[in-house]
Amino acid sequence: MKIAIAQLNPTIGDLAGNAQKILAAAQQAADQGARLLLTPELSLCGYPPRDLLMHPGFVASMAKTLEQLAHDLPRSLIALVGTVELNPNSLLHGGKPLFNSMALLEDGKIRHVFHKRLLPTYDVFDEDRYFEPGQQANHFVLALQKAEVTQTAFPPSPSPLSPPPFLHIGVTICEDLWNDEEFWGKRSYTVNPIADLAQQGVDLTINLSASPYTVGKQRLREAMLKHSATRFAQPVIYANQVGGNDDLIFDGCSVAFNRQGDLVCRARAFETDLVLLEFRDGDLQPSVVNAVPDSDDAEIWAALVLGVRDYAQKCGFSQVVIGLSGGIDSALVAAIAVEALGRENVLGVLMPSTYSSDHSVKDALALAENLGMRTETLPIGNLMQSYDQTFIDLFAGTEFGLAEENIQSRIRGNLLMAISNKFGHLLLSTGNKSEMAVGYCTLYGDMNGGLAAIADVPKTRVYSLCRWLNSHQLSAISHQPSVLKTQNLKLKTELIPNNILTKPPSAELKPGQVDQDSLPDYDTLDAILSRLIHSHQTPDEIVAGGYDPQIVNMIVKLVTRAEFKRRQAPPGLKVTDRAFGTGWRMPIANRWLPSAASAMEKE
Ligand SMILES: Nc1ncnc2c1ncn2[C@@H]1O[C@H](COP(=O)(O)OP(=O)(O)OC[C@H]2O[C@@H]([n+]3cccc(C(=O)O)c3)[C@H](O)[C@@H]2O)[C@@H](O)[C@H]1O
Ligand SMILES: Nc1ncnc2c1ncn2[C@@H]1O[C@H](COP(=O)(O)OP(=O)(O)OP(=O)(O)O)[C@@H](O)[C@H]1O
Ligand SMILES: NC(=O)CC[C@H](N)C(=O)O
Repeated sequence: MKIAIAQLNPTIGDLAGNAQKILAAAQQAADQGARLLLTPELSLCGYPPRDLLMHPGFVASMAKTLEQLAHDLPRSLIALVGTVELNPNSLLHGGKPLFNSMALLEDGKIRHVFHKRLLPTYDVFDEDRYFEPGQQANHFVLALQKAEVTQTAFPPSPSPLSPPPFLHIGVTICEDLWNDEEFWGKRSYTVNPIADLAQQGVDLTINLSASPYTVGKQRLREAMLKHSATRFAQPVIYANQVGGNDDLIFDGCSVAFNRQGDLVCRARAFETDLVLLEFRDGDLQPSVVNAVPDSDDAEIWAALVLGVRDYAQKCGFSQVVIGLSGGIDSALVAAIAVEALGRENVLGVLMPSTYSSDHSVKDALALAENLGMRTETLPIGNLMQSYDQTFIDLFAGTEFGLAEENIQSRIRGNLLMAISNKFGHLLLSTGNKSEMAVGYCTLYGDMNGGLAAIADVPKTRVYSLCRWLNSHQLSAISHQPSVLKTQNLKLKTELIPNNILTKPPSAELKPGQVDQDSLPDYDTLDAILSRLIHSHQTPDEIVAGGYDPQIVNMIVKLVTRAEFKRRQAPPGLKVTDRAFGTGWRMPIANRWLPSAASAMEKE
């Protein structure tokens, strides 16, 4: 029996468009002889739909679209579609209004609806807000020959299951597979749905998923799924969503493991895909196994390109604008944008001031030439003078300082937004995670923008991504649907000019300024930030790792104080397991400021 995984890229809320994508995949799968089609979790509305789920009209439209989809699907296959179902008990007996569900569509009808049992409510997930957990382990029975389908779904039964030609398929939705105490060494929930299904004696477990990308997550998923398949001697098919939805990027990489825990199928990374598997002789047979990006840099690059492309397209933008300073952050964002949207759709704006070094303009132009993108130059010296003149009386007798420095940044931010307004370009802001962490950025200045493309990329990673890009030349990205490749970009020895990689980072807001006047070197800063933000270490624990207590305390203070800036920042693409964004909920007016005791002793 052939089973197809439709690794789809839904747009949140585009019910008709998403149904169309499911239908197209089903048609293709049916043409190839598939009997069963798997789609991702909540494939009808896209994941995560967030508070759209609170609109009864939205839920009603979804139900209608699902019915129509069931009617339109090819009759030769059964489709499993991610959707929601009303909880009939919630009004009378309390509980959440909806179930996160999987509908089994067959012969023009919605035959059965299964409910997700484990509801992730941590980091970027908030499923407890909307959903009631499903109460039972579910499987359905499928005849191996279409003609013999007599019963496709029924509630679980402990009775001995009928032998082939019937296949007993256990159903799970994403988090349902993320609670194996043997794998994690602990339980996050009381039940383990796959263990329950094993008890029911299913032949195969399927999982509809919407699992967002973070660095290295595919290794974790595969280890976890392999463990489950082996532990329960149960083949597992995992169908993931792909594409960018706001800050989240879904990498696809749907997989299947056979009864022995061998990887028998892997769909493409960061692209939509349709893969077919065969269940024969009591197990899944080997199928297509796509490669995954071969390094963290390669992965992050592909994720960011997809994130920028989908954010722009799904919000209705075809073109973007970026302030090009000749620095490394804007260089990386420009390269990502060119790859994502095509060089003709990326405008770089150079805005030199009296403090800009000659090389900053030269480097920005060299980068733009390498990328083949358009540039405009708008010098801001006159505007700065106008501001100074306007403030001459009000600021008389005060020292030149941050206020004047930041005016440059705000002039640039203003000009970029004017271009965005005039030409309908999306402004990409260029702040990296290290800057966002410590507040080394200007509100309503360089923080202006609609999307913060590298806001979850620490500065040290910005460097390694640029080096990776240069060392792999364009062949590294040529396996992607590459704009750079197809546009016959001039092959240079370096895509990101070497000078951009080697000069000391500088905001160039005052003469001779470099970042390290205000911050420790980026290796130290990023190491401390990683311990603080990702590992939740206390200042004392960080100091015990070999860091200067004064510096640790300074950084903890900067991170705490900068919350007000992050709250006003554009959404940033998430690539790490702890990003500033929907999964980061810190108070702004906050007096809890931990510090390293060793530094206090010194003072
Ligand atoms: N808790 C709070 N809630 C709401 N607002 C709060 C606040 N605390 C301060 N503020 C406000 O925020 C203001 C300070 O923030 P802000 O105006 O952003 O300015 P500020 O953080 O003082 O300065 C920007 C810093 O970013 C650096 N930088 C680095 C790289 C690039 C760029 C660039 O611009 O290109 C800049 C620059 O050198 C400087 O150190 C205060 O004057 C106050 O109005
Ligand atoms: N002279 C400039 N022309 C155009 N945009 C600028 C200029 N100076 C700063 N910007 C904008 O402000 C952003 C913030 O500047 P910042 O100096 O932090 O970053 P960068 O120059 O890209 O990298 P680096 O920190 O390595 O110098 C830049 O990325 C760019 O978008
Ligand atoms: N949608 C989900 O249930 C996702 C949760 C899961 N732990 C993941 O990160 O992939």
